[in-house]
Amino acid sequence: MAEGQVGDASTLPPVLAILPFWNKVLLPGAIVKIRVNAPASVRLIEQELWQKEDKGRLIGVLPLHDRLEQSSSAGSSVLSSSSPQGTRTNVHGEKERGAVNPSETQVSKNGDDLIQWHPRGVAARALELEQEVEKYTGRVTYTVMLEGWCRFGVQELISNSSYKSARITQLDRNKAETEQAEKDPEVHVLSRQFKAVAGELISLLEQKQKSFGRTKVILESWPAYRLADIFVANFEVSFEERLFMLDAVDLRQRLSKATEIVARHLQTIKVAEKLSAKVDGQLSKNQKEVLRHQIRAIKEELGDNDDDEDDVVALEKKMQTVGMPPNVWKHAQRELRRLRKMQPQQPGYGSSRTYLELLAELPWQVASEEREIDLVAAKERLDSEHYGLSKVKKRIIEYLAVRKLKPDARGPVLCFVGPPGVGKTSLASSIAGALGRKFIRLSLGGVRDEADIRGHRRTYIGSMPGRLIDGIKRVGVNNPVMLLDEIDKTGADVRGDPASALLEVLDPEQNKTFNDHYLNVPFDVSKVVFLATANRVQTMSAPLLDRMEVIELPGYTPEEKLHIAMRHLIPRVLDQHGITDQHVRIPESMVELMISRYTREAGVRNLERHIAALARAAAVKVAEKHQSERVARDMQPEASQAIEQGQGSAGLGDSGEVELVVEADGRGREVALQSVAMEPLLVDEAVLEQVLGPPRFDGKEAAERVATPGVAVGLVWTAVGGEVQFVEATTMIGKGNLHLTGQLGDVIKESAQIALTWVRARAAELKLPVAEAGSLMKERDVHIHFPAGAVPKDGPSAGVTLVTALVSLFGKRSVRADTAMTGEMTLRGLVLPVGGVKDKILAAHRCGLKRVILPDRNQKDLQEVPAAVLANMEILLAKRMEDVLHHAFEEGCPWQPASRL
Ligand SMILES: Nc1ncnc2c1ncn2[C@@H]1O[C@H](COP(=O)(O)OP(=O)(O)OP(=O)(O)O)[C@@H](O)[C@H]1O
Repeated sequence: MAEGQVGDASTLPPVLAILPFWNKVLLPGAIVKIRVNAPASVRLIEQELWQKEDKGRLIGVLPLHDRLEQSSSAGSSVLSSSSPQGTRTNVHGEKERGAVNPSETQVSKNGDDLIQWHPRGVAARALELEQEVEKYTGRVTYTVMLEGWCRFGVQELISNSSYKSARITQLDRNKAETEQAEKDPEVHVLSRQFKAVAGELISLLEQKQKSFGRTKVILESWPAYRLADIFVANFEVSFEERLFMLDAVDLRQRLSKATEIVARHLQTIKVAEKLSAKVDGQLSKNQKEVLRHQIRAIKEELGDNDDDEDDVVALEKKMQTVGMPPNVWKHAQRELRRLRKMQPQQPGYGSSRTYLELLAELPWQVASEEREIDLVAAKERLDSEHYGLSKVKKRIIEYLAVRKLKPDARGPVLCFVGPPGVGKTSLASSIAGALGRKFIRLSLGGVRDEADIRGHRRTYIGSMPGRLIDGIKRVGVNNPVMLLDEIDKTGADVRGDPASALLEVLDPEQNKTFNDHYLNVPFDVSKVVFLATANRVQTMSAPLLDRMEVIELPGYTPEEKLHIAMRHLIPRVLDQHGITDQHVRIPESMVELMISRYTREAGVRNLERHIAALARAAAVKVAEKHQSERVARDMQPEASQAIEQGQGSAGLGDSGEVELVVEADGRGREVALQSVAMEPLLVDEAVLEQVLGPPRFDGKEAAERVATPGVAVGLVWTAVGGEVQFVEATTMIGKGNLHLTGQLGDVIKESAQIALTWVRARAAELKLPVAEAGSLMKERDVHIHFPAGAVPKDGPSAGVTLVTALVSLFGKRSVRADTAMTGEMTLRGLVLPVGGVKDKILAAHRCGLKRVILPDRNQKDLQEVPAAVLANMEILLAKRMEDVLHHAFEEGCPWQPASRL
């Protein structure tokens, strides 16, 4: 910038194109580099600067506030322009037409919508201009280096179609006028003052950086009123102060403000110097020490050292009241002393504090008040909250009876085992209710790290207490009922075995002094009543299982689900959604439909979700009705009053319940009021389909799928209970290899190999067609697939199904569509008993299958199956594989086994 150019009045045109500066101010003499990518600003740069050859061309830079606040600047008002979206891209107000009068401040009702143009700006010229065009989008961006030139005031803001411009008046005086003004004695003194402070600053900075020497030369040769702008532009000062400088057309105002800002800056640098000198004097080799001294020095300087100390005192007081055992209290005091020696900013302070806070928050002495167990009330409660499950409830009452007689009895931990949604968690919470204790659930699914249970030692960064101690802290008592949920889903790996930590927790001998690694002092968890849930016991470690009493909760029959839904789920879900049966009616037939067509689960979790979806739909309807009623009342109080008093228009039902429907004429004015009686949402098939979508199961699935030879219906047991599983086999040209797909474990893979061997060995006996039998041996590969493969499957019980699918494939005969089977099979064809029979039969029943082939040694398990289910099914027993095949295929099977029972 050459001296004498800026501020020359003759260069300012009467109208300038306006570039908005959001919350920023450009001062005369300052140079800024900006990137312009808002469409209107890009157009402005393009049309005013890029396309015009005129290098010295000026544009106006006008600050823009993004919220309504009266500027603190020197007596100026603000220009406001309403932005419909209140977004920055609209500052050019493309939708606006006409001019904005600066004397008027437009204020929209909504303060957020307001943008405010400052009435004073700076004319600027571009020193450098670069254009960038994005390769793929063609978007243009400009980088402009702007130099502030001269202050102007806005007389009128004009919006043209592309960007804004303003009719302006020059505010900075021309050179001759300014020189005249400088002669004013006050301005003269202020200029000297400013230069003195600025000189001191430059000298100080020069000691650090030689380049400030050049600034010193400028300081001596340039007039103070111009240096004032340039200095302020280079400091970090607030937007308000910059606005003040912009508005300071009067030289006295400008110089005093600039002197104040420069002096402040100088003071800051001096204090910083002083501090570092103070610390330097005591420097130790250790870098941490330096930091500490510096922080202390700053605190002293600021006179601000007490807050943390107060907090520590409060923490100590709290710790004194929570009744820690003496050894823990000693430990806590040691830690507290350590904390006191540290500075809050010191590493380790935070973690030490968090640790002490945990000690202060743990319920060392707080316990739920134990009340006498009322067995009759407990039974009533269990009955009222859970349908069926008589055996389970009986066992729970026995458990409670023992606790009543001997409160500190160390009985086994009850572990509810069953598929999801059969009520394991809710039974546990009922037990807590009966015992009058607080209930907390620890979800152990996926826990593989011992530290998850027992915490990390405090030497780890980010260490925390384990889930057990954390749970106790959250529940706030030391004798809650704690449910160890999904205890079968914990697994050992390199990070240790969570089960071993659980063993310690559950062991009455050890849990008086449970040691969490983070806590590092013993905590007594012996008063906690532990319960557990698991989906299956097979995956649980033997020692853990040994501490538990397993209570099985098999899945429900459709009839049981219907009862549970009608008596428990629907009332509870409606209540949770704030509605009643006055708002929605779900008939039994629709619940049955949801059970058979929309769910295929052992429990009632999805059924509950579907009911919740219906409740939400009804809740929306109710809420909408309320709203329309309210709107109508707001609009025409007399009319609604009349209707409330029963004098409304015709069609009012006896119920007196009214809904007002307002029809608007498009301009927000109501033209008619109509009343209708409010009907509950009656759920029928159409509503079900509307809310839940089309039915997911149609009952014809098995028939369709087994129509092709090579498919058999098996019954398997997975973590979600018994399941119907289709086994598909096919062949293709190959070398006699076996391919298996569908999330299978090793045991099931072995079963498939056994099945193939068995069928190959008996090709003739089974009277398989000769060509098929031949190719089965060597020329073809066999591929067996278990569809619906998201659920991992293992276990030997698919053996008979695999053989049946292969025999069906090579014998070219379809298996009976209504028949499912389960059983392990030996190489010799013996059928061995399997587990989970009840769940498997229930699964077959759910899927509408009528016949189940079982190993004959599983016959005793049928006692477990509800009679209602057995009455609807044909159970066929098999000792050998031949029996299974005989039952599986339609009568007239051409390859009946030679030896038949
Ligand atoms: N026999 C029953 N009577 C009444 N409600 C039941 C019954 N069985 C389950 N429910 C209800 O079904 C829902 C699911 O039950 P809950 O959460 O206890 O299942 P869960 O077996 O613990 O499942 P998960 O293993 O997935 O945690 C709950 O709302 C529960 O009250």
